[in-house]
Amino acid sequence: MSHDGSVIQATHVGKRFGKKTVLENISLEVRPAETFGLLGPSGSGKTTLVKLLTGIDTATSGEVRVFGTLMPKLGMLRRIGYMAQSDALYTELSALENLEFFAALYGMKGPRRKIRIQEVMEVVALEEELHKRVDQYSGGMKRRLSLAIALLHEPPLLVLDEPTVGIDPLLRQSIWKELRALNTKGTTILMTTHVMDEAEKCDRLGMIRDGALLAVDTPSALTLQAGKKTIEEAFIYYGGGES
Ligand SMILES: Nc1ncnc2c1ncn2[C@@H]1O[C@H](COP(=O)(O)OP(=O)(O)OP(=O)(O)O)[C@@H](O)[C@H]1O
Repeated sequence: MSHDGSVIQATHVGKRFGKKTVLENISLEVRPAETFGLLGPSGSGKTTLVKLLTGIDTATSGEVRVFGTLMPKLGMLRRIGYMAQSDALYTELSALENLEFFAALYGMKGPRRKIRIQEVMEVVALEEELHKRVDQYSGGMKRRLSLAIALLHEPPLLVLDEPTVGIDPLLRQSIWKELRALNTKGTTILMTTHVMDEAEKCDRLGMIRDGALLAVDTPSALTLQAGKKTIEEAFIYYGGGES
């Protein structure tokens, strides 16, 4: 935990690709055991920000701390479960082989490894598909397997980039239940989303537009501040769809 008790602390973070500024002067704090959502139109910089917060990429300016440690820091990956937008899976291997690969990477051994693989595959309702090759999985199944991998080593921080894209509503509901249970046990979750009912479930939301963080608050406070009735209307308002 950092000196001020935050799990993620971004201070005046900026990111440029060549001459193009993608993120500008972002300061935000993610608190212990909350679910923090990043909401913004396509291309607003959510994935880029997530990559800086997990230490996968480096900021051009400003600093990021996770659990008080200055990022990027390779060792921190053990404390972060990251689910990228494009699935990082070995498609010619089975789901089990993928899970075993990542478990080994995280130093998980013996019976715990076996039990944990079973548990995470139950969370994403893929326990019957454990031995299937990933190239025979549907897009939604691959997303679910990626989520299972992010959960595998029980990291205290989960960073999920559009975790429920391509996942049907019923399963999405049960995944949310699991994420809530993880919050209760102390896990902090940062996610990007486009799905409004999902954004509404976050404890707090950060609204991003054109690489700038426009507002951070609870979904209901953001809706109220925008003078709107729903988070969807507030999203359009903050997203610049309306002046
Ligand atoms: N490696 C890169 N080089 C150059 N430009 C990049 C690079 N990565 C991202 N960008 C640009 O940064 C901007 C933000 O992209 P980013 O993927 O972070 O947006 P996003 O909000 O996650 O979008 P989406 O919701 O569609 O995934 C885009 O204009 C994108 O083209």
